[in-house]
Amino acid sequence: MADGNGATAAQDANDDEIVLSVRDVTVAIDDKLILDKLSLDIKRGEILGFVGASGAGKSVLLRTILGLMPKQSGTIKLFGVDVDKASDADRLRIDMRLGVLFQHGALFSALTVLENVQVPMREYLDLPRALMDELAMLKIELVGLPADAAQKFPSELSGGMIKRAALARALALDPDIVFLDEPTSGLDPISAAEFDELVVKLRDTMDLTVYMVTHDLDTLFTACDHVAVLGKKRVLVEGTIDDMLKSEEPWVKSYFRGKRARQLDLAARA
Ligand SMILES: Nc1ncnc2c1ncn2[C@@H]1O[C@H](COP(=O)(O)OP(=O)(O)OP(=O)(O)O)[C@@H](O)[C@H]1O
Repeated sequence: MADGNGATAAQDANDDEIVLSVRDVTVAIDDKLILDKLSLDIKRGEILGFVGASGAGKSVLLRTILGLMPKQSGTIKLFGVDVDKASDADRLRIDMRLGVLFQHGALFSALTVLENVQVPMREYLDLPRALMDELAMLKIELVGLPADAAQKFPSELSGGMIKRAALARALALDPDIVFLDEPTSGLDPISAAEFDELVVKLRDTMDLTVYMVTHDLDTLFTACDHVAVLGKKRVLVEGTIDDMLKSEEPWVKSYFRGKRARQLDLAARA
């Protein structure tokens, strides 16, 4: 039934869907404990900013969620499916619903942008060449790259264009969730702000869920609806930016209420 805003109960239920659930996950590398019973949820349509001191374990958690690193204990569910219990067919279906932009873009230097965007299509789908070309061009356009970027190699692109091309590749299979590892690092502030705007636009138009590891305060203030802070081997604090600004936790306080953060907060509220 529709409510006063025209939303249906089914849509409301969908909005509350937990796309990713991490429960009590413990990861150790060579007997060194990196994550200790860490828990985290991300809801459909959310843009989660995941922050924490350098070396805190953000990349380790990301790699563990993606199944690229083993965990000692705990549960990871993607789209409600426990990845440890998923059949090979389920795992494949899950993998096709994930897009990943690794730190530094990580495009294949010997492939053009078009060919890079087609890598996941070749891996997971069996499509005729002409259709793949058409689909890849749509993704290239979607991320705001000019059509002639398609035939260029990564070495011929600016930093901002490389990030967009890597995002186009992450979106190649129309994923439900994208994982972005420090997507704006190395970009000038204007390119970084444009990239943040693009991520918000894609979330709004594609019903995308975004898990973003970032150190970028601008991104946290302008693009993220939810922030989780990694510290002491687990999620120390999570909530909205306003919650971060109110937190008395020392690391969170100095990060979100330092001089630069105060300037951004004032600008965001102006
Ligand atoms: N392959 C590995 N072998 C040994 N130790 C590792 C490995 N990968 C990560 N670590 C260790 O795990 C800890 C967490 O590293 P991680 O890269 O996840 O931190 P991070 O929070 O992503 O840092 P940054 O913000 O600097 O990228 C660090 O102490 C790191 O040295």
